[in-house]
Formats: sequence, C-alpha cells, structure tokens
Amino acid sequence: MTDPTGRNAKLVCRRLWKLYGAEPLRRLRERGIDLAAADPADSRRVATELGLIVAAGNVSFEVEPGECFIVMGLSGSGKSTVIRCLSRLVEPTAGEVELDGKSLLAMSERELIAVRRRRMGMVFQHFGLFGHQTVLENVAFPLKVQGIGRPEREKRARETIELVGLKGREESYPWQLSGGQQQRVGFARSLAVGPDLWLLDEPFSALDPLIRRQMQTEFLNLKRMLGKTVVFITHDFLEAVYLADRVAIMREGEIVQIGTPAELMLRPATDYVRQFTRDVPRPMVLTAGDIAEPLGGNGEIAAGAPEVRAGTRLAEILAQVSIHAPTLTVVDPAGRPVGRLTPQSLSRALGSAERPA
Ligand SMILES: Nc1ncnc2c1ncn2[C@@H]1O[C@H](COP(=O)(O)OP(=O)(O)OP(=O)(O)O)[C@@H](O)[C@H]1O
Repeated sequence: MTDPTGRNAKLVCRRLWKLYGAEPLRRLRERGIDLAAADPADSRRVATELGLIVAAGNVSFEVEPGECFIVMGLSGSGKSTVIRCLSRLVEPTAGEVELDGKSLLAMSERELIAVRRRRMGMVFQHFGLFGHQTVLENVAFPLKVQGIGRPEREKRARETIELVGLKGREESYPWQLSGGQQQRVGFARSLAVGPDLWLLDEPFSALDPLIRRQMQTEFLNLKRMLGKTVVFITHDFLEAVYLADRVAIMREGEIVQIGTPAELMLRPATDYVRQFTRDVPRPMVLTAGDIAEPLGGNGEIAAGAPEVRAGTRLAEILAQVSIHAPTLTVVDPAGRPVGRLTPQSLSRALGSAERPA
C-alpha cells in the first residue's frame, strides 16, 4: 500500500480483529454487526455483550521498510495476538494484513508457508531451539526445510552464527549455552533464510537485566547492519524507547497511541501513556531535534550561537553545556539550521512539564 506521501509501507495491518469465543462472526452478524464496516466501538460493545474476548480490536498500523516498530503493552493487552496475526499463526477474525502490498489473508496455505519460510524470521521469548540439535543444526534447520543442500546450508548457517557472535560454538548443544547465547542462536536461526520481515515476540524477557541490556545493544547493531524491517513485542516501555523508531501502545486489544519515543514522551495522548513515560530518563532518549523550537520568522539564527546536531541526545548536551548556556542553533546532518535550543526548552524537556501542542 502507498501512503499519502507516496512511500511504500512494507507491512500494513488494517482494522484487524481477533475475537476469542464460539462463532464470533455469525453471532455478531445476528446482532447486525459487520466488523469490516461497523463502528469499532459498537463492535466491541456487542462482542463483549456476547461474552467474546477482544484480543485485538480494530488494530491498524503501517511499518516502513527498515523501520523498527515496537508494540508495547502490559500482559493481556493483545501484543502476542497481533504479532501472531501478522504471520497468521493466529487466524484473524477480520481485517487485513499486507506484506509488500500483497494480502496475507488472501493467500492459500501453501503460499503462506512459503512466505513464512522465506520472508519472515521469527524469534520467541523462550528461544524455541531444538535441544537435541547442535547450534549449527538449529541455525541450518530453516534452510533444510527450504530444501537447500547440506554444504550450502551449513555455509550460510556458519556465516549467520558468526554474525551473532557465536563463532566457535557451532557444535555446542543449547543446554551448554547461557540464556543470552541461546537467544543469539534464536536470532541466527531466524536470520538464516535472509528474511525481509523480522518478527520478535519478547525476545529478551527471559534474560537477566545485564545480559538483556547487552543483547538489546547487539540487536540494534544487527538491525542497523542488516536493515531489516522489524516488528518487536515487549511489555517494557524502556526497552521500547531504547530500540524503536516508533512504538504502538496497546491496552485491552486496542492501540492507544503510535509515535516515536520522543512523541510519546512529549505528547502522550492519554494518562495511560503518560504513566509509562514517567520513569524514562529523558536526557538519554530525547534529542536536540525533538525539543528544538522553530527558528524565527525568516529562519534567523542567533549570531554566534554554538551549533548542535539535531540527533544529539540531551545527556550529551548537558555534559558539555550548563543549563544556563546561551541559545544553541540546532542543525541537520548537512549543517543547515533547523531550530534553536533555549535554556527554557531544555529545562522544560527535563522536567515533567510537557511541550505545548
Ligand atoms: N487461545 C485463546 N483463547 C482465549 N483467549 C485468549 C487466547 N489467547 C489469548 N487470549 C486472550 O486474549 C487477550 C490478549 O492476549 P495476548 O496473549 O495477545 O496478550 P499479550 O499482551 O501478549 O499478553 P502477555 O504479555 O501476557 O503474553 C487476553 O485476554 C488473553 O487471555
């Protein structure tokens, strides 16, 4: 699908519903509800009256090529349901999922299996490794399923194992590895087929905090290096703001807000979102560009004002200048002025006060 700006979304999820309970579509129809056309609030109300569980209710988002899109929500909010619907491991009740403009819901079982095997890489919380197979066999497995001969699949598996930092452990069994190493095998296995969509369902939740932080950094490096389009599920807001280009916050099967980490922090749509943003160390997440004030009417910049790149984190700026510093000129990567950073905007961003709309 092409969005209004003419860009092509890699993945589109539109008006997706997943209702648990007996014969949801028939029973909703009897009550005059067509999920595709009805007002979502009416659909939800009637579904609830019928005793159905709304695991996903009217979920819509688009993911750009190369974007890391994180779905964040507390337990039971519907995150796993959504990510499973994207690959049809869970069959949606209604809605649309498109990968590169092609409907996944319209695909035959055969086509779907081919897409899953060749174009999607999936990582799960509990690693999902085969305990009786070596690291090499685990990673080569998806290639074996594709019918690729042993020499080629082992070559590719070894390359991917090296990519995730496990060179030398090819002959180990999962039980001989730490949790972090096991998840690296999970990553390698999901990447071995060279997928263009990488789906990760709470990949770090089972890891100790320190290992988790290390794996998050390595995930970011891998993601940057490989340029994959990512949909990532987490219940940890800090993890989401650290890793995401954009975050969708879910509650009771619905998306409450979608935005960049900075947008969620500076302009939370509801108190629910605001609660998550409270504990985030703002200087570590917000950048000069996020809080820059517009330049004057004719793009004037203060004469002699020191420059700072738009992508510079506030923590870095604070380490160099005092909060009482003069106004800074914010410049884009080409050095063009794009805004200004005043002591007031800086202190407002660091306090709890939100930026005026
Ligand atoms: N197979 C099922 N049958 C009935 N209800 C289900 C089923 N799977 C999920 N649900 C319900 O759907 C809702 C969303 O569940 P889901 O697992 O998607 O949430 P989640 O945000 O991923 O939670 P968690 O982080 O605990 O895994 C919950 O109320 C859950 O009980």
